[in-house]
Amino acid sequence: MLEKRLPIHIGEAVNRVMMHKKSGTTEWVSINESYGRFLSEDLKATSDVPHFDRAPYDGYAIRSKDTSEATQTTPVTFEVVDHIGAGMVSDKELGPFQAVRIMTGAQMPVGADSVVMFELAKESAIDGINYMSVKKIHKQGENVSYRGEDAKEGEVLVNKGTFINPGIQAMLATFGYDKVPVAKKPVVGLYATGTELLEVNEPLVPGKIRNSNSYMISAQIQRAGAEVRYFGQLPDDFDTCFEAVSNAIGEVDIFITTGGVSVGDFDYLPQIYEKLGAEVLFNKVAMRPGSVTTVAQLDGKLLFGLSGNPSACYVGFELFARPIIRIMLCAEWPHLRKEKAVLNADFPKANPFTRFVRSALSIEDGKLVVTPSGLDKSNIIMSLAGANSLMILPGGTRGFECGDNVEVLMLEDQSGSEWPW
Ligand SMILES: Nc1nc2c(c(=O)[nH]1)N[C@H]1C(S)=C(S)[C@@H](COP(=O)(O)OP(=O)(O)OC[C@H]3O[C@@H](n4cnc5c(N)ncnc54)[C@H](O)[C@@H]3O)O[C@H]1N2
Ligand code: MOO
Ligand SMILES: [Mg+2]
Repeated sequence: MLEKRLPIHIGEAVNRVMMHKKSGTTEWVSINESYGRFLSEDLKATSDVPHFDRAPYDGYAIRSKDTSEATQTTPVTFEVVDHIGAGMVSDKELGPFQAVRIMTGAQMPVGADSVVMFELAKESAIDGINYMSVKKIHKQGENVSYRGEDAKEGEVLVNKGTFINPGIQAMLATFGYDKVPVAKKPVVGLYATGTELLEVNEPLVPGKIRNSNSYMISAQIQRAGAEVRYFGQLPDDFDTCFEAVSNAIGEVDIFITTGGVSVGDFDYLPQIYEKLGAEVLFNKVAMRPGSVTTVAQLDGKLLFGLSGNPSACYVGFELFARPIIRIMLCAEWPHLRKEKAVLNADFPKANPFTRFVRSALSIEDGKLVVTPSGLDKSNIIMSLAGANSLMILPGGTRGFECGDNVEVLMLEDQSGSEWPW
């Protein structure tokens, strides 16, 4: 007899998955490989930046008090006693009306507290001695880049769990991290199931389709920051699937299958979970697409049975698997970032289940506007290409119309959201 599945609320389903979360572990990688990874420790300033006072312009380092009488008609003249570029340090201590010719980035000489830019200095030479005169009062600290103005030693600059972007790469180098502590990528195993599946390079034949989910989920796994261990595709045969799945689970941190989770005669995942002795956390969620998403745990390891229908598979991954991956990447906010946007389409029919519509989120006149990126059915592939967000249409008795305010989940954002949404 057909088993009756009771749909549970999406928030409850996410909570049940998150009860089995595991925290991230550290691995040290070369700074050359750290871009795009996630910090597993807070990033602290190991020194002041800059760590010496320096010239921000090419010009002359002077004692500002010597310019106190300078006017347009009565310039003040300085003797140029040294000449330094970036990387050089002058051994002169400036006396009254002495200047050091200095280039951008060079350490300020002892006694100097201001820089006269070349554009404001008039140069001259008498008997082989160089002079420079200035017609404008310079204040103490004028044109000086002070020690610690960029960062102070010991400051926490970036929190653990942050995606390493090009700016963080610059910071890491500044602070001498030739090796960077990053979260070890969880290894996510993946099998596609379905007798109808062709490999990408196979020609189409009646009744069969190319396996697109494997490539889609592999990309989603990588976008989430984890490593894919792709095992291949399996026919809908219980023994073959059971053996393959039971062998694969031990090799990975998280295990995903696509297809075979519904109530069809060849949907074997439910029986596989049962024979494995896995605890099914849920097998029906009040959401569209992805209502058949099934998640089980075996000895604390999560087994995600994503739908075979491409859009359902995609959404199931983002809502349930992504936060588990992000937690293992030390994220403070592992769930997709949620924002409010103005709906740019009509959805006149109500749906008892909450819908996650694959959508394009854009900014128009300073407002977030969300538009479906294609057909809103769970078997649709093409709408996924233009989707940078999932529009949330809460389940209930009403439809939605253009101009309504709705919530959206951003798929390509790194910051995440507090939970519950
Ligand atoms: N009597 C019922 N039938 C169905 C129900 C239900 O509640 N009662 N649920 C429907 C819903 S909702 C969905 S979603 C699908 C889910 O089916 P499965 O997860 O069991 O997946 P399959 O049956 O294996 O395949 C569904 C569909 O997706 C295609 N597919 C499968 N794998 C791939 C792949 N790797 N790449 C591309 N496309 C794939 C497959 O050919 C099927 O067309 O069940 C409904 N049925
Ligand atoms: O699991 Mo289905 O995706 O609700 O169409
Ligand atoms: Mg099925």
